Amino acid sequence: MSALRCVGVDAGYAKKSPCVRGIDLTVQRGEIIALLGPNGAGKTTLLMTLAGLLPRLGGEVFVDDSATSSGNPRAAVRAGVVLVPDDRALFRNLTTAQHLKLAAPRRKSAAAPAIQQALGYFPALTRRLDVAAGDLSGGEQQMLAIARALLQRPRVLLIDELSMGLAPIIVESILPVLRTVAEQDGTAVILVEQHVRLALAVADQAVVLAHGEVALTEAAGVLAADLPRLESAYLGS
Ligand SMILES: Nc1ncnc2c1ncn2[C@@H]1O[C@H](COP(=O)(O)OP(=O)(O)OP(=O)(O)O)[C@@H](O)[C@H]1O
Repeated sequence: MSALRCVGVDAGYAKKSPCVRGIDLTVQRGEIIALLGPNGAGKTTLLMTLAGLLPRLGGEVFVDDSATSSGNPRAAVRAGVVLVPDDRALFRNLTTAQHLKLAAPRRKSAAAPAIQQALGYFPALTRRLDVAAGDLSGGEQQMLAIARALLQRPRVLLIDELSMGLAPIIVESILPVLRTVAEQDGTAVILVEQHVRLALAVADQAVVLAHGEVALTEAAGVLAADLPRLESAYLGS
């Protein structure tokens, strides 16, 4: 059973002219897909559509083989699809601890262990619990955004531009957490990442979008060893 399957998905901002067209994409439990492609290819649009933040303009999306509704972010979260957006969507004035508490299970007995588990992935946050999100470093903000997403126990974790504004060394420290989460919890991950080399190193598969269509689907390791092929996929050829 796949964690998430897109069949012929069209997405965009105007029904008559979808900027993302006919996307077929499958991610298995415990698998990481690097969603690559040039600026404007439609990566963010596709992730927002999968998260229900944009209405689907065509096609079907299945989570654990169940069809999902279109344009319904609450239903997407209930189905287990959780997005970490590129701006991280943190509340500047809320502390790290408050963010985690808000995302944790309501039941007190479940909340504390869940928060401890999330902090276990990002120990650096344990020293920053009382700091407002707006005062965290960029890397800490990204850790908090991912920790908050993990507290929602995603079946499918969508991460847009993980490295936005971060030094590669920080990105390299965060990416292994995704591998751990995928392996330990069976979480499926779709990762949009501009640092292609880093993305291919952590991913199982790569899907390249160009001009709103899938230009290439390939095992990440194979593509990492054949960057000219990746380049021509970026050009949509
Ligand atoms: N709110 C919007 N309204 C109309 N068109 C939009 C909107 N947001 C993005 N687009 C257009 O949709 C297309 C796909 O953009 P999208 O941001 O999904 O690409 P991307 O692959 O994520 O690019 P980047 O890597 O630059 O973030 C582009 O042509 C873009 O101009």
